[in-house]
Amino acid sequence: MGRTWRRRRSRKKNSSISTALNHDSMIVNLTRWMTRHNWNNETKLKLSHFKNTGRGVTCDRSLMIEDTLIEVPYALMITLDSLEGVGEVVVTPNGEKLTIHDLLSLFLVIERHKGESSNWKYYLDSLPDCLPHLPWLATSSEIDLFPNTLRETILNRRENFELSWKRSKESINPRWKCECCQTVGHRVITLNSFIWAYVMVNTRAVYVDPNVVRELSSSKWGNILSDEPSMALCPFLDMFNHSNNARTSATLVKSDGKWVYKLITLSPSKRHEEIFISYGTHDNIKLLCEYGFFIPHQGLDCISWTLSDTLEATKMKLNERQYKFLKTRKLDDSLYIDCNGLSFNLKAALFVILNPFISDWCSCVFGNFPSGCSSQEMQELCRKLLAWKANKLLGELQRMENYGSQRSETFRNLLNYQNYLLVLVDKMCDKYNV
Ligand SMILES: C[S@@+](CC[C@H](N)C(=O)[O-])C[C@H]1O[C@@H](n2cnc3c(N)ncnc32)[C@H](O)[C@@H]1O
Repeated sequence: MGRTWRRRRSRKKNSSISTALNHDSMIVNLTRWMTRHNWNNETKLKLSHFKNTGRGVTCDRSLMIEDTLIEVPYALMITLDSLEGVGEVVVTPNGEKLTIHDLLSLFLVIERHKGESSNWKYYLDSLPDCLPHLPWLATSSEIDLFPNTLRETILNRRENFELSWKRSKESINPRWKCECCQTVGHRVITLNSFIWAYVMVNTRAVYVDPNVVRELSSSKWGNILSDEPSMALCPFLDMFNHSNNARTSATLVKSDGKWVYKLITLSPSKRHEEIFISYGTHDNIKLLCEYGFFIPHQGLDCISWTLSDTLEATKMKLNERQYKFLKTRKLDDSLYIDCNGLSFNLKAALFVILNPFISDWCSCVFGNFPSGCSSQEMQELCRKLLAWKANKLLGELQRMENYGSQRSETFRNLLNYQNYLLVLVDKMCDKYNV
């Protein structure tokens, strides 16, 4: 498995190839419902299916900086104020409060259960049934095969979900029954329905100013809510896919006396091309763990090492004074190479490793690295670091590839990510001529 092969596998396809979804009945129903509730699609946004990114938003005209992208009436958003129905379902006898994420998830489960009789039916119908490929949704035996560096983040994410599920399950009022079908709460709010709802909130909710929400909210949630009501679901607006290059500004504002959630473009886009927003400046690990996808070569990735990796890879040793110097100045952390080159800490650590007898590392490291800091020696250590990383990634990849045929889509997505990391290390080897 050589570099050329890996490059071929990672080659980008044309992202602008799309299929319009104008006649999809679900989209037609969603936009009609929103229009009935005073949504004015002034920008004439449309949904399409894009080859690379899946369902997303486009427009028949080019958009300029400071154009309004979308304005969704507050009344169409699911905020703290919409959760009144959940109040009947939830009791917190042991005093444990719920987060806004828990409450929005419970809301989605209950409304989805109501089906045709839900006021939010057309919005719920627009949500995907299939979950994104979030690594924490993989099976335990798959997670055991994930690289150590990812596993910790993934297990942490999974634990957050499990705590949310525990809090929510324990809060279900044992006397509550669905008014349409008399099903008891524990049969409506099942683990699977909650996973779906929790993931929808996690991947689609937007930030809203909690002060405005509290001001507009007629519900009394003070005794139940454990955090700020700063998450909300926003129909249609949650159809925008992410790009790190997109710039938008989003605010809850009053327009003609009515509150709306308004998105303004700060980066232009061409007609018929997919319009992106930015979910934040996220590297691929964050995108993968929070949203279930990654974007190859977006420029925010880095290849990192711990201090003990660095010593193992370079076959170097530290004396006590070197070790203490790096530790006390926190130069043993954030050792990485990214598209801008070596991190400050990696440069400093390598310098200290290469120069055990210098009496004052401080003035070298925090001043200008002196000419005594041989770039050739540094380069040689970088070469060893990258070679060690490539080997390690390859080992992890092979371990994953040996996993049986029953691989989940999520697992396959992670395999692709691992392949991509190898391509990235190859590129860095080329860049640093190692
Ligand atoms: C807010 S939704 C965006 C709309 C979504 N594509 C849909 O069909 O409903 C976020 C989800 O869209 C997908 N997504 C967003 N940006 C993406 C991108 N640049 N590439 C691939 N998938 C993306 C991920 O599954 C993510 O969890």
